[in-house]
Amino acid sequence: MNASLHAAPVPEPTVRTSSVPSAAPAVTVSGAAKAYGPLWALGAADAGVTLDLQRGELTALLGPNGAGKTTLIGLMLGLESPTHGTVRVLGEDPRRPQARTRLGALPQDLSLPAGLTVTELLQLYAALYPDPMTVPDVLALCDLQGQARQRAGSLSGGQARRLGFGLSVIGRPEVLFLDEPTVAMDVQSRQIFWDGVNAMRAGGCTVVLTTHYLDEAERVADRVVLLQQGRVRADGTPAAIRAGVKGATLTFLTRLDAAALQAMPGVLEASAARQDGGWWRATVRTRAPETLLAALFAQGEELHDLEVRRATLEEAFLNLTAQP
Ligand SMILES: Nc1ncnc2c1ncn2[C@@H]1O[C@H](COP(=O)(O)OP(=O)(O)OP(=O)(O)O)[C@@H](O)[C@H]1O
Repeated sequence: MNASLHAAPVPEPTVRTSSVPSAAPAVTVSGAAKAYGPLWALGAADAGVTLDLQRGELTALLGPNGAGKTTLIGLMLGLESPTHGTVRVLGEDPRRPQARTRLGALPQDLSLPAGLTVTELLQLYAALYPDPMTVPDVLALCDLQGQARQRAGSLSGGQARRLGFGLSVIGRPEVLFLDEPTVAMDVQSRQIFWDGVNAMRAGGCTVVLTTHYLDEAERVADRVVLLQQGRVRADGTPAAIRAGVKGATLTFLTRLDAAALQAMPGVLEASAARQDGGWWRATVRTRAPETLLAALFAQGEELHDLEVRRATLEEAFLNLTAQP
């Protein structure tokens, strides 16, 4: 935990899940689909989503608005029943109450009873679980010691979200679902939150995250599952998904302007800002960086300050979701 972010030094909370190490996947989704009336929120009449999530992994479920991320999390949490297919979490049907005590969830739209204090709420949630964390440990985990006696209704947006995180982990979940957890969090709250998630992971917790912050997903996820229109569009490590996008962005100093660069082989997009002495600082997106560089050198162009950057996860996401 980053102590510099805390008002006073706090003891490192002891986080451990009640998980028994096992090679079996934490979550198994087999041909699962969900329809609301005529609309397929996940999968379709003739196809469902099939997915295994391994224990201890942090999986980011990504996708445009309406892709089915929240629906899939709802199925994994047992809040919804699949229209067809099956979902098993820790080997059990998550709709069974005893399975749910092993899961934790921070929903997108968590509303807290405004009149209860932070400590009262934590005590209330702790009473729901067989082997909960202590209230001081959870307060330390989400850095809310200073707000322990404050009513939930008077917390700032970021503090309320951190309290939501504390409530989601107080039962020592073996699988933790975080639905857009860092919305409304400032930089400091986000850092405290990710320190808390890392502490849970160090204790053996499996994490499923949805987020629209792709830089965040790229930093924290072991695996990315990209959903689009209720189907799995891509599945792999962030590096593998980025590598799936052909091409790169090149920046360099050149004597060629944007129009001349645009006409070069394999160039998708070129822009150039005028510099002193007849030079241009060019940014060129190309399908084939090697071909472009070979062509530039073949016609005797002088290049300086050359940088080649492969696609970010965000660019890979845009590229994949733009394809039919
Ligand atoms: N209870 C419901 N009744 C009817 N339609 C629903 C219901 N829940 C979700 N949907 C629809 O199912 C589709 C998938 O929704 P879902 O909330 O799972 O997407 P999402 O990927 O989580 O989107 P977002 O990024 O906007 O949160 C959407 O078209 C949505 O309108």
